[in-house]
Amino acid sequence: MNARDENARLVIAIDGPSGSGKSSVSKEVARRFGLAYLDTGAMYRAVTWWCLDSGVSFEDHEAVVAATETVPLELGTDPDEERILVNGEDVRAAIRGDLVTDNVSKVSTVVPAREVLVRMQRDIIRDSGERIVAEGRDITTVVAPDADVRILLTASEAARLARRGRQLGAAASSNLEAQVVGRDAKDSTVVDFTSAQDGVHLLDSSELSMEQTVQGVIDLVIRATDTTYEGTTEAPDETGADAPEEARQP
Ligand SMILES: Nc1ncnc2c1ncn2[C@@H]1O[C@H](COP(=O)(O)OP(=O)(O)O)[C@@H](O)[C@H]1O
Ligand SMILES: Nc1ccn([C@H]2C[C@H](O)[C@@H](COP(=O)(O)OP(=O)(O)O)O2)c(=O)n1
Repeated sequence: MNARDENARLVIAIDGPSGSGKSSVSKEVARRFGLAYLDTGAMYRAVTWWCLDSGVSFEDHEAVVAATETVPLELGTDPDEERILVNGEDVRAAIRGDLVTDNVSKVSTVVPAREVLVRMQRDIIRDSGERIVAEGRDITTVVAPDADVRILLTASEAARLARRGRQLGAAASSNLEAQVVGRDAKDSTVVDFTSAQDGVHLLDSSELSMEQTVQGVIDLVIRATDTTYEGTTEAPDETGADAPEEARQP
């Protein structure tokens, strides 16, 4: 994969609901273009883990905001090596566990906490030399509305539930629907990731394979910029490579 110039700015913003494929597709697109990768959902999850671990009550919004401002978070942006530490502890598995998933909307719906994370996310984009794929719920609209390419990645509810079920396998919760559909409903009260705003490309992956979806994003990038593509189209692992390892619950 080649961009027109290795140092040229290329910010790709991808939003979408839970299970639409944002993380896996964004990571693969980042690899192919040689870009950094920012998982903003991991930041909301890490703050939620930190609140649980340090006994912050989610009802106390001031305390949630203070925890967000001071969270000792180290987040990597290498698409080939996920690195998420809170207070020196590797929380990659724990932040995907049920406890965090069931509570994360209690952080993501606190608007001043969002503002803190949005500032951090903009700093990470700037520090990448503006060569990054950033994904979440408000990247196309709030965090990086000036991105070179903005995409809303969707999939039908049935497809998203089936994917999440396959991804989690035996670890899938009995309330998977609440974790996917119910969480999106809560998150939608503060950010709109269900309709594509002006200038945002809609990509529906319901009937697409992972590889076709990755290719769909690459095509949009090529069309929107003068980036060229000379890379291999190695099919990414679709067998749940992102499945969590054993987690320490906070
Ligand atoms: N187009 C697709 N077709 C089939 N499976 C997909 C597709 N996109 C993603 N997946 C799978 O669905 C699961 C959820 O994707 P993920 O990237 O975690 O979604 P999100 O980050 O939007 O919640 C993963 O196991 C991923 O491999
Ligand atoms: N930019 C973002 C990213 C995530 N969030 C919230 C919404 C989600 O419930 C949580 C976790 O996001 P994450 O992308 O990890 O969730 P899914 O993988 O889609 O299940 O964070 C947000 O409000 N804004």
